[in-house]
This record gives sequence, C-alpha cells and structure tokens, in this order.
Amino acid sequence: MIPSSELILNADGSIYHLALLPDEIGKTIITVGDPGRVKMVSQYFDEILVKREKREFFTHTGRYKGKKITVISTGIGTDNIDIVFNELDALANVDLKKREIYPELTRLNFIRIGTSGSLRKEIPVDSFLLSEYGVGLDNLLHFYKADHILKHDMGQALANHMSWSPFHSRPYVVKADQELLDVFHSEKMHLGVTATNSGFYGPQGRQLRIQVNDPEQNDKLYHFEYQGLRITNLEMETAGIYGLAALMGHRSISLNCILANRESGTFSSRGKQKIDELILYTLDKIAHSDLFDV
Ligand SMILES: O=P(O)(O)O[C@H]1O[C@H](CO)[C@@H](O)[C@H]1O
Ligand SMILES: O=c1cc[nH]c(=O)[nH]1
Repeated sequence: MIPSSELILNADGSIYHLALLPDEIGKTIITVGDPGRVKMVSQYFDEILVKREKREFFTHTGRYKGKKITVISTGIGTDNIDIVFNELDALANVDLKKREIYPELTRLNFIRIGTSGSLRKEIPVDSFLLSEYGVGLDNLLHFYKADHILKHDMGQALANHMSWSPFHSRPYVVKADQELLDVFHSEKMHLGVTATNSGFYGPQGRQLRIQVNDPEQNDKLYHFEYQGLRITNLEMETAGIYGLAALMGHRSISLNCILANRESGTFSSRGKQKIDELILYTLDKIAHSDLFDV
C-alpha cells in the first residue's frame, strides 16, 4: 500500500497537483507548457468532457474525430514534468482507493507541442522540429534508476566536449519512441537532437545583465557531434518527458515550434499562428493513426 505522504489525494479523491480522477484522462495525452495553449488545442475537439485547473496545470479532455484526447499544461521545466508524469501515470496505473499498483499496466501516449530555440541557421524561426533524441542538461533523470534507458556514451562524450566544471550534472540522453517518430515525421518536420535545460536565460546561454559562466556554451553545443548526431535546438522539457515516459513504459514524442534562432539572433513574429499550425498537424496525425485509442 502506497502511504498518503507519497501518493497524495485531495478530499474528492483526485490526484494532488492535477486535481484529476482516473476516468478524466484519455490514453492519448498532449502536453503543452503554456496553460493558454490548452484551449488552443481543445477548441478543435468535437466535444469536451472534462475541464479542470489547479496551479499551472490546466486540463481539457475531449474527443477529436473519434479519438479520446487529454490536453494538459505542464508549466515550464522538467521539475513540473516530474509532477505531471508521476500523477498521470498514477491515474492510469495505480488503484487510488486501495493505493496499490494495478497488476496490468496501461500504456499512455504523450505528445508534447512546445516552443523552442534553434541553434542552427538551417532550422529557421517558424519551422517545426521533431526531437529524435532528448539531451538532458538538467538533472531530473539522475534521481531515478535510469541506466537501462540512457545513451551513456553520448552523454559522456558531450560532458567531455563541454569541459564543464564538476558542479554541472552529467548530460543524459534518451531516444524518442520509434513508433511515434514514424507517425509524426513528414517533410514538414526537421528531425533533431533537442537539448533540455533547467532555465531559459543563463542555462540557454542568454546574457542580459548578469554574466554567464561559459559564454561559449551554445557555440560548443553547436559543434558537438556524436555518431552523426548534432544538437539542433534548446528548450526545457523534452529530455525529462522522454526519460520518465520510457521508465514508466509509456510512449512519448516532442514536437517543437521554433520561435528563436540563436545563430541569427532572430525571434518569430508569427508564433501563435505557427503553434496553431503545429496543433492542427498533430491532431490530424492522431486522427489518422491506429496507434491512438478511440
Ligand atoms: O512553449 P513551451 O511548451 O512552454 O516550451 C518552451 O517554452 C518555455 C520557455 O519560454 C519552456 O517551457 C520551453 O520548453
Ligand atoms: O529559445 C527558446 C524559445 C522557446 N523556448 C525555449 O526554451 N527557448
């Protein structure tokens, strides 16, 4: 039995931060960072069955062309990914009344629709990128037994290449789910290696008023190459999503709308329109693939 200090439920039996009950989520779950993006997705649903909000976690569950879909905002960062993924997994795989893990587990499909900054001129603002790998420069996965899902050789090669101080955590590398990669890949998508960091400014090499430790950081990331793989873009959730989904036995994929180009120093003026395009692209792929439950 999982004690009430670990699996925390609200008075109505819903899970602590998300305030959701088990039958209020679908097996296909779209994650977005921005709570305002939830209704940008659910406006296309044919019906909305559940609407819930608590803190930065806004959830709409509904149906789109016959498929049951949940869209949920995670807020920013892998610390929030830890909360959202553990709580959604508990809703699917733990009997909340008995506080016991179900003998048969349910596999969820997670699709991130997020924004990102590109490191490369050839991946310009307003383009879309599918993350083949997530490279965690944060430290979330180091708190879990994750050796069996990590591409250690590449993580170590990147640590050596960056010549970081021992105060930095070691990069962790996780591959996307291959079936979801196949579903979402098309000529509209760049395929990339996405570096996930623990901040938007210093950790992504942005310097406004206070100095960063390594002004060459983005340049070093740009030049890193491992077995033909090169880092393409920066954001703040993908590697955590790939890591936790793989550890829990779920599928996950991250779709990025490129808003910033760090090499050319530009930022999109058409962000909302391009995110809307990526949402419609994603919903269309879900509607037409057998991988997603009705
Ligand atoms: O647009 P979202 O999904 O929030 O994603 C990106 O944008 C945020 C930073 O502005 C970070 O969460 C980053 O990962
Ligand atoms: O540069 C960017 C743009 C969006 N989100 C990020 O995390 N970084």
